[in-house]
Amino acid sequence: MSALLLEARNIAKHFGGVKALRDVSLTIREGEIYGLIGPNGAGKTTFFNVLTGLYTPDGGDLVFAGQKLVASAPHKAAQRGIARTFQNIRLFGNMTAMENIMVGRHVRTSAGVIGAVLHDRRTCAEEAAIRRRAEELLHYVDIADRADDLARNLSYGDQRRLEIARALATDPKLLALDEPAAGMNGTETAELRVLIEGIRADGITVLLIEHDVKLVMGLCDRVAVLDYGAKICEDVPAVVQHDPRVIEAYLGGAVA
Ligand SMILES: Nc1ncnc2c1ncn2[C@@H]1O[C@H](COP(=O)(O)OP(=O)(O)OP(=O)(O)O)[C@@H](O)[C@H]1O
Repeated sequence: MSALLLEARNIAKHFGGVKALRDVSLTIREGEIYGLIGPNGAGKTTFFNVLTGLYTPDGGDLVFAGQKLVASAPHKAAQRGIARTFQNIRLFGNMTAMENIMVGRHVRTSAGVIGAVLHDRRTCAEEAAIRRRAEELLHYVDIADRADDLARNLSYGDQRRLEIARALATDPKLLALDEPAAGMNGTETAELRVLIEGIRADGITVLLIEHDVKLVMGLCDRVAVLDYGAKICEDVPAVVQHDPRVIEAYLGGAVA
């Protein structure tokens, strides 16, 4: 069995009286595609926000690659190797596809503001390397022909792919995708599945929040189900989709 990459222990998060996460514990192993599902408001995005340092948990610990994660430090989460996409796409609409990826890459560069202003030799070499890596990533997510187009002019599916490329530019160990198939048609979803499988094949662990249950069940090695902030089930898809608690949570049995 592969090594543990992420261990969440009793993560709690409250918003006033709303218990968005109730002592959620889960483990993700290196190389897994791990799904996080649950009805609307179950706490999935809150878990992502805690994991990526946007929210400070009210209780619990996160251990990533053997070290505790510091709460409320998004840049540190990125430096440690956690990258994410957002449910509502967050690209720089007035920047090109290429520029959006280059911005993502800067988390891994050393030349600071002074280097950028002076434009010294080291900074120029670093910029060239960033551009080359951005080109590679545009090819990787199959939107190289849109490199110079403004992000806002890309199709919805291509914007989602661009967001994934930007996240990959940070060289993550864990890629957390928040509803990547939302708004995609059947063809785009099928292509997305191939892309995610390729990302895993290249050694990156994937955590996936997704409402497209068919995609989750077909793609994920293991799935955790949240309901009202609590984890009610965690297992392989074949078991999860027949678990009575999960069917009950989704009222009507839409999971199967
Ligand atoms: N910043 C916030 N302030 C107050 N309440 C919040 C905040 N973020 C989330 N919540 C509440 O926490 C609960 C969990 O929300 P969350 O967005 O994590 O659920 P979700 O499972 O991602 O839902 P969806 O599938 O609809 O995106 C909800 O009751 C939500 O209203």
